[in-house]
Amino acid sequence: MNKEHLLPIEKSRLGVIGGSGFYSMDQIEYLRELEINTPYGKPSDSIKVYNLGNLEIAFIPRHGRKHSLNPSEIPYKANIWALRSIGVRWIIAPSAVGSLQEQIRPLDIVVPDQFIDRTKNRPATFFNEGAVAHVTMGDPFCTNLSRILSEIGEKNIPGGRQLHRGGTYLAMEGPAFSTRAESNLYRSWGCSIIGMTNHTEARLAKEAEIAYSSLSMVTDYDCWHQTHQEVSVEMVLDNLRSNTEVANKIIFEVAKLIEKERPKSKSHFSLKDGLITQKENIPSSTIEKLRIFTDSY
Ligand SMILES: CSC[C@H]1O[C@H](OP(=O)(O)O)[C@H](O)[C@@H]1O
Ligand SMILES: Nc1ncnc2[nH]cnc12
Repeated sequence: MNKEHLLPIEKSRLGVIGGSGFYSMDQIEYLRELEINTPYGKPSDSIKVYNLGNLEIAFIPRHGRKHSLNPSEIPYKANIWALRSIGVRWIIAPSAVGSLQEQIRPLDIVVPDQFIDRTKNRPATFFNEGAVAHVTMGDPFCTNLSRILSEIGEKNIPGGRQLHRGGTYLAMEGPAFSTRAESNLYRSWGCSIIGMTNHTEARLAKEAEIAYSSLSMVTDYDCWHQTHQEVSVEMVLDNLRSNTEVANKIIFEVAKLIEKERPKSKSHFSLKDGLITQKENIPSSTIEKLRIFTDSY
């Protein structure tokens, strides 16, 4: 096995997991494409590696490049494992979301700081089969990376649109959108936005010691709003099209800052206090799968 997972932060890569409407990053210098097999099967697609100064960016479209995987079918564990295996220690996840609050308008951007999980059919953890870990989830997103994303986002968002720092992302299973009763329930819980993918990624990224943050692009008011049309795929894609350029610009600017500052965060050490099973008690077949996360302990 190559040792890229052991690269120090100073040499690590930035990962981008592209969501709906975000299938490549071909505006920057393309280097190569990697087909990675993982202990959890094949990732959603090959990983494209791009170059930006002294930082490599590893991009994967979570639904596949032809958007053929629904949110429940995405191989989340394979995607996170594959990124970590090539030395990714930060992930930015541009994602489409519906708004659950009047003041969060379509075309706004949210950098959420919390989740409520209503998914039903998702991989919960890498840590089973004889290896137990409990990582902290009080701050499910990386606070450091999210701050950088917010600061740069605020400078780059076009006039008339707003970037919201913080907010609770309601993670639903899908693929059908919510009923009106569900949408109103989530509003009564104080949730800010709704989507189908980020929570599963954030939880696994924490276990993989990757700093994960979401660039949530608001595309609709879901179905609760009295005067706005109910969400539809067409509405989501139309609004995303007019926002992809902004998302790209923000990601490039953040990447330039990561290249310079290589920000470290708590997420990079989440297993230090989380791993409970002693290494000598973990079956060797499990050790093999988890070695890219646990080698440094
Ligand atoms: C195309 S509408 C529903 C779809 O959009 C969001 O995708 P992603 O999070 O990958 O940007 C949402 O989570 C659903 O998967
Ligand atoms: N209203 C909504 N519900 C769930 N996921 C979404 N993605 C974009 N809009 C959404």
